[in-house]
Amino acid sequence: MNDPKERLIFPLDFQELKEALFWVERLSPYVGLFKIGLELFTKEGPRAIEEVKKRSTAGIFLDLKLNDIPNTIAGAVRSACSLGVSFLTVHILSGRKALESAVKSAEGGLKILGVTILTSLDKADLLELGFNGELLFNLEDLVFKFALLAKTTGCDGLVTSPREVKILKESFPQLITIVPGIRLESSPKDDQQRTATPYEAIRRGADYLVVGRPIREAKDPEKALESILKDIQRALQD
Ligand SMILES: O=c1ccn([C@@H]2O[C@H](COP(=O)(O)O)[C@@H](O)[C@H]2O)c(=O)[nH]1
Repeated sequence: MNDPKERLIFPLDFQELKEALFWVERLSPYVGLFKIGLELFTKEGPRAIEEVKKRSTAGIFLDLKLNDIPNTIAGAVRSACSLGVSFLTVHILSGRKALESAVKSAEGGLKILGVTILTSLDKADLLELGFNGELLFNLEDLVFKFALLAKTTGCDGLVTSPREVKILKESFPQLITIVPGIRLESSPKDDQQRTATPYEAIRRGADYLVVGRPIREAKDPEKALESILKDIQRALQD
């Protein structure tokens, strides 16, 4: 993937399909995949995928972050297989059996990505959730443990923060790494805690970057996009 555009994923984090499709038409020349997540899918369902496909040849990443018992996860993955999407996310926290059943149920080229620790969480959040002891001295170790489970259960890739992607890519080079929490020097962090620039994330081993608000909320979204693509290009060349 030498074309920076192929590495960029734009999340369609909108409630209204009309608004999402406006952005699909606007950004199609610049991105490799569109991500449909909980906001749009909850409102519009599979119709959102069909309509995006009518307007763009970019791939579709269905980011439903499934977190349930193995039987339910298997059913959800089977349902997703017919939608013609490239990637589907499952929380690694669902556990070994759920991940195994997701992988087993994926057909027709659908790739299962394990979500490690959300980029919006920091150590204090994890402590409050009961993750304590030695692991939390280094959050990277906890993410590593999650990633190892994803690997041993046969997941195709990981969703991880730009902070931990280096160690994960070095340890599991065969796993696809999809990295949200991307921020330009000038963009606000919003609700993201573990962030890095596009340049840093690619240098650390990210295969794909998910970038939403730094583009969507920029004064000039195309200009922001071009600067992100340049950053990716520079990282690929350095
Ligand atoms: O750990 C995670 C997993 C998924 N996401 C998703 O990525 C985008 C990020 O959007 P920004 O506007 O660039 O913050 C969003 O759709 C999240 O659901 C994540 O941020 N962190």
